[in-house]
Amino acid sequence: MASVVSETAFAPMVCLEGLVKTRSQSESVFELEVPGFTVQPGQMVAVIGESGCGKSTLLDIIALVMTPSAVARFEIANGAAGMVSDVAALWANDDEDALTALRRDAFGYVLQTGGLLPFLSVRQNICLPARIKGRRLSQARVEGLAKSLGLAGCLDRMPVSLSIGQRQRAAIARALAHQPRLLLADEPTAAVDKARARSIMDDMQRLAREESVAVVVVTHDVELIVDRADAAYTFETVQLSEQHSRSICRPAEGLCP
Ligand SMILES: Nc1ncnc2c1ncn2[C@@H]1O[C@H](COP(=O)(O)OP(=O)(O)OP(=O)(O)O)[C@@H](O)[C@H]1O
Repeated sequence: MASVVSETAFAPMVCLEGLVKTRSQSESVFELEVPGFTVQPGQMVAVIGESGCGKSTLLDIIALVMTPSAVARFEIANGAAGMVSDVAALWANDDEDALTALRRDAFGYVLQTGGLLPFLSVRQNICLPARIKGRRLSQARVEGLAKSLGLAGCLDRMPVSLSIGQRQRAAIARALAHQPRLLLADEPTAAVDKARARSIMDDMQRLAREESVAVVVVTHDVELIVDRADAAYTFETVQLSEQHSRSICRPAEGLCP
């Protein structure tokens, strides 16, 4: 079997080519096509589009929680600098151990609604991904992250006692705490007002830059990513029949430098 891990100088964090995902429910069929999608180290890449165009489907595939129906090339930088995993081969070989290790090590994930475990304090939530990796975070690391996300004083509270914005900030701290090189965020500011959304995005971007973490952020709010993202992708949807739609993901020209 060919090696599924290789060392490549200046490798992208994510490289996708020729991806197709078909999702069907009863009579209706949705097809996502991604001819090419690349995230370079340290870049912030926005994925924008209307509801139902396939943004979360794309993010879930990158997060290795959804299998592509077909893919010509799918590589993810796997945590160690310069090392790249051939995800297409891992899926083809059904190598669940390697996929689990990549999920644990390669990225942090922020959901629309935080997804904090309600029975753990904010501090315990932030420490969880590192614990799963068998590492202990220093208190200085946890307190530093909390401070830079405006959560000082919240660490020993339970998630239920935080505002929605504070929960999202805690989820960002949790996603970054184990020092992944890629942060995946699915509409991280969907549940807060515009001013809070901007402030959370600013803090997420600043922290990602300080920690040299690349970010893929899904949003339907173009205003939120203009002047922030280094690159953006959007979707063109074609209705092939009443029940069959195809959405093609391409670079969003003119939105980002
Ligand atoms: N479990 C499922 N089974 C079949 N089709 C699904 C399923 N979940 C979603 N879909 C379809 O896949 C398409 C893409 O959904 P997806 O959630 O990726 O869109 P989205 O752009 O993230 O939307 P939103 O902005 O509303 O979250 C939609 O047309 C949806 O109807």
